[in-house]
Amino acid sequence: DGDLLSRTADAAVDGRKSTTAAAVVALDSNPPKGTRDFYPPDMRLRSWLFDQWRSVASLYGFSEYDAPVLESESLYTRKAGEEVTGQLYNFVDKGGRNVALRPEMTPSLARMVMAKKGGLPLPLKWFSIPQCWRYERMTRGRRREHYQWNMDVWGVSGIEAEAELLSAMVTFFVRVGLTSDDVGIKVNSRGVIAEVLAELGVPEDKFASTCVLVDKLEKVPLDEIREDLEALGLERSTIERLTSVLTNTSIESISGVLPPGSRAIEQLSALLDLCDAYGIRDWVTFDASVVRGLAYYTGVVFEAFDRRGALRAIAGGGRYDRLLETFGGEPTPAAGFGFGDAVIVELLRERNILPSFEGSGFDIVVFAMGSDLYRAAVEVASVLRAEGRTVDLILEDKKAKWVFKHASRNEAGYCVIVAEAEYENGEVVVKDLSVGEQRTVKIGALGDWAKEAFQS
Ligand SMILES: CC(=O)Nc1cnc2ccccc2c1
Repeated sequence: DGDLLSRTADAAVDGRKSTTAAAVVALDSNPPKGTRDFYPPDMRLRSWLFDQWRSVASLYGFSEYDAPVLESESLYTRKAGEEVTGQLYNFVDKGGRNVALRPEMTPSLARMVMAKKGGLPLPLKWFSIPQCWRYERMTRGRRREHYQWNMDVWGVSGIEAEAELLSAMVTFFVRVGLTSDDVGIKVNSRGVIAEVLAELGVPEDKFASTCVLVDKLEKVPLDEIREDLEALGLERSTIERLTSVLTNTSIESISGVLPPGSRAIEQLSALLDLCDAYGIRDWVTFDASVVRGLAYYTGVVFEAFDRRGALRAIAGGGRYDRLLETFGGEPTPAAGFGFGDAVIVELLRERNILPSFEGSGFDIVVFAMGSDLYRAAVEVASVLRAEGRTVDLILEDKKAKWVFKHASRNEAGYCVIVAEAEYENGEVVVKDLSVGEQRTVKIGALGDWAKEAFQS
């Protein structure tokens, strides 16, 4: 009798006599390792964040799309030693298929573009907020899932696409109360590495792996990477040349160490000039050490970071002109970024500029003083809901004290009380919880009252 948890409780209580009743193990009420539950306050924060992302995306003319969280593993079997493919949340399904929970959204987007075989009018500006997964040995107790705002422009080969993406990202930061003192965006181009490798005769097929290794330089010292770079077949002189180029943090200085007329530098200069036009130049800074960790970036790359904290990466992106070809599709230029839901929330919390989401914030609490007036309370709640007001109708016979506490804890605006004396006069009591005043309103005038009370 009773559900598992109560049976468990009973079994525990009757412990002494439980030699016969199998001691049922209680259900583990935690979510799976590395994942999160979103209780209403958490969900209000998440919805607020997603609403900010969505409104910026639509401000910039981006359209929302989605794809299954489950994809064929073959979308992610890149052999460039990336962290994101090294920690694939993959398995074999009951049909024997090699599948994976998506670690990122861009390959699904590429698959969707390819499925339309050129039938999609380009350029396209699409966005999505997918939950993405990774399977990490819980050595570090890090999360195995996060939500990541994706913004992508397909079919534009010029840096106009990257400039638009950077501007959208900055617009989000400004919207949530951050300034260019809080956050910066480092910009570079993998074209710089491509030109250096070409100049030194390194075959193109080493490019992606070299970039992924160079990205690791952010975290581990060169001599740890040096072996891997040499294992890739890069000469010591090449590695020295690369590191000398990558430590540049100004366009002027890097121009001095690159062959004259570098296309990568030309593009970066044009991009920085467009950032000026967008009014975001003070957010953006050139940094030749930024290469990002995804194998498929081919050109401009960028990374938003918090200037004061541990310089954590908040978001990142870049140009990836060859992705569709690697899937067997037509060459199609593309650029985009991914923006995770974790670091930004930590940053806003640290800066104390996260809105509060404790209350449900419904407009009105309606309750009947005494159950014989419940039917009347239902009618009152219905009138108010018909006016579009969010109403929490108290479903049980509760004391006024409890209702007022419930209403203020949920940051409700008003309490409408159906009480016997007033009801006999065809009236209800309306209590304004923000100022603590109360008055009576004719039931027939409740609609007008609601219009006037919430006209803001
Ligand atoms: C800070 C954080 O939660 N990062 C995170 C969490 N889950 C992921 C899952 C897939 C790919 C990247 C991920 C990154």
